[in-house]
Amino acid sequence: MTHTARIAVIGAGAWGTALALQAARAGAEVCLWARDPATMSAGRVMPRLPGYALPAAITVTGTLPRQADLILLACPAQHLRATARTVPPCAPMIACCKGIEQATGLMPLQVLAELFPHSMLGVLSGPNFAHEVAAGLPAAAVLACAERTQARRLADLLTTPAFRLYASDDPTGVQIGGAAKNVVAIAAGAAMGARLGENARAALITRSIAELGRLSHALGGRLETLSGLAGIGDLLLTCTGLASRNYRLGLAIGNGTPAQEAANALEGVAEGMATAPALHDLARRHGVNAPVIATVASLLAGTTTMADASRQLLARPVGHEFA
Ligand SMILES: NC(=O)c1ccc[n+]([C@@H]2O[C@H](COP(=O)([O-])OP(=O)(O)OC[C@H]3O[C@@H](n4cnc5c(N)ncnc54)[C@H](O)[C@@H]3O)[C@@H](O)[C@H]2O)c1
Ligand SMILES: O=P(O)(O)OC[C@H](O)CO
Repeated sequence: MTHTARIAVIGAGAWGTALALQAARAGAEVCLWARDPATMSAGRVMPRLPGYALPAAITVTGTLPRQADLILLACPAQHLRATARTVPPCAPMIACCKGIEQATGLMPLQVLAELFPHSMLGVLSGPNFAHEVAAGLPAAAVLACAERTQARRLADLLTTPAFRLYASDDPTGVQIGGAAKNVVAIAAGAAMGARLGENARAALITRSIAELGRLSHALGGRLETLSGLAGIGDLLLTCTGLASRNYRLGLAIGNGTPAQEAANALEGVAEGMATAPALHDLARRHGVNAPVIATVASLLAGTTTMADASRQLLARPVGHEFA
């Protein structure tokens, strides 16, 4: 592409703001769409990502873009449908959220495909805390489209030496990894909050990879994707990093705080809260054995206590590791 790329970012939360900064760093002209007038009038620093002044290449606006080379949808998964519905599909659309729509059990690209059956669609995911990407610290992620060449072309628009965007043609695996890591992070946090120990956390994370593999496979994704950035990469980050909201939500639940109270106390969205029941339902409908996801869904619904959850997981029969 010889002209300066125009990238529209929909959603000026922490991730949308970090992506806008990254797009500007990659040389694009950026339009950052904010839903909330208070965010728009905040000036050059977005309230959800304080400490990072926006450069001149980024325009903050409340008007949806009518022309762009790429549209990044960076709102939470539960609001993707309502938000995307208002966006003119003037360019390839990339879902940057990590979750499953609770009302339908659909992955973000399935939601977008219902709205925009003729648009080029993709998903971006990986181990990326917004504040680190905003600071320009080294990071990697994956951009997946149905066709690898399209994914590569779109990834190039956002790639810089410090932000390495790999291409993939397995959007299903990438979306399951991105959604499920939030649920596993709640489990890992809960284990640490309940003082079950670091061995327990490592076991939970590793066994959950088998679980995500089964679920992804049942939905048409590839196993190898879960050994990549959107799978193990994001599990490593989110299940161990205190910067993760999902992990902190789990910590509070493990400490005995009721789930809703813990979620209300968080700054920002913890996608695992709505995605755990959605994934649990998806696993049930596809006949996939997913005990960690089921346990987190019960903890969040308040139908099991931390002590019972731990007892039930430990009471499961021990079989072959990769059966
Ligand atoms: N923050 C991160 O480090 C990070 C990194 C990678 C991916 N993500 C993903 O990006 C997505 C957005 O997360 P975030 O951290 O930017 O959010 P955030 O917690 O910073 O802010 C919440 C966002 O939700 C929007 N919102 C609230 N109610 C809404 C509604 N009714 N309709 C539409 N939008 C509404 C707000 O405008 C705001 O943009 C999530 O799926 C998250 O998993 C976040
Ligand atoms: O704060 P969390 O738990 O939403 O995690 C943020 C990112 O998804 C990490 O990759």
